[in-house]
Amino acid sequence: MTASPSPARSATPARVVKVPLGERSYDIRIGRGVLAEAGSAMAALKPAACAIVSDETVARLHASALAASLEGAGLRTSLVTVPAGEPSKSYARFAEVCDSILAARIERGDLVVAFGGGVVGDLAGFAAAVVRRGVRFVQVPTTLLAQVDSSVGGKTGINSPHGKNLVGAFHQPSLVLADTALLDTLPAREFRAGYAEVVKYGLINDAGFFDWCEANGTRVFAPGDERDQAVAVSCAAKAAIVSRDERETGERALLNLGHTFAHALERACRYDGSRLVHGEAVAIGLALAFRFSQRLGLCPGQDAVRVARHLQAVGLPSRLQDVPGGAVTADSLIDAMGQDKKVERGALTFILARGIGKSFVAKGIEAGAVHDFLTEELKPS
Ligand SMILES: O=C(O)C(=O)C[C@@H](O)[C@H](O)[C@H](O)COP(=O)(O)O
Repeated sequence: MTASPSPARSATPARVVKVPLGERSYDIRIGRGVLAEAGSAMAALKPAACAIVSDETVARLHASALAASLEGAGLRTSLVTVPAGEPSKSYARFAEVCDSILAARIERGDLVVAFGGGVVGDLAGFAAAVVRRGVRFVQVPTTLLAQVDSSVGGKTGINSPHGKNLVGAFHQPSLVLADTALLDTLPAREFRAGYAEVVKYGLINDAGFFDWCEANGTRVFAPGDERDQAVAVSCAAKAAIVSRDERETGERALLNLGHTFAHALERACRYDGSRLVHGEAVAIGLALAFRFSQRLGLCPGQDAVRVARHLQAVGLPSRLQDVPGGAVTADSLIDAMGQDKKVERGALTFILARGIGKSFVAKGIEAGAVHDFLTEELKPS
């Protein structure tokens, strides 16, 4: 990440996506320069103080701008940072963050501000969910992945040696501020990884949006209206599903398309971001979900090919062989899938597809069928 341009120089009016959840409803404000609104937007929530939780990279580049905005609005601020990367979603970092929030005397009426990517959002959100049995929090996502997915919907948590996101809580933010100017300085690999989650929304239930991604995908990679539109459409798609099924008793599981494979891959890679970051694992998971659906006779082969082709076109991985460093085996993936949160009475649940935009929740999938599929996929091509 390099030093950021001044978001205010090219500020655009914010697009606002609402997440209607009764008394837990909130707005997602999306646009270039919305970080400058942080002070007034958070002051409107009437806290006295804000505990900013960030990672070392984001804090170095942007924490002073955020703190200045908050302090300019009369809010007391404190800052705790964790190392960038998935290993920070650990019990040890979680304890450190909770204690820093307490040391800053953050009260229930105050705010925890998650300022970073998905790791920071999940970690800070979980700390906010449990410190003093629940403090309000605001998401200020700084990566594409966090802006289109993890900052919205209230899933918070950390990883366990048993698997990804296995310890956590549902805790909705009170506000999401997605400043798309912050994406200008995101490393290309991180941006690409987040794009997998954008594509996911088209694949779940919006074939027209997948067509749009095929036509405009490369433009999303540069600052401009297509990028902001992609963030807004993604947030609206997620908000619609979350508002109908906040706690994933049914339809929300669709948002997990590709994730049973992805989480197993991340565990097999020991959360080593030099090999695989979450969005890359999701890209492989999306392609696998479509090829597995094809194998089961559910999905036309040309749709599975289209999915993989679009992911490859933007430089994302789409096959198990794309994971560097080897050591991924069908056995290790099946073992990890046994801890998936969608498992019911020991049986696997997958999100499968009858075609692009036609995903559905499939329960009771035989582990043997998945093992055979993975073994086939792992054969050198
Ligand atoms: O918000 C959801 O629901 C999702 O499943 C979105 C996922 O993209 C996201 O990665 C989520 O954190 C995964 O949730 P998990 O329950 O599988 O840990």
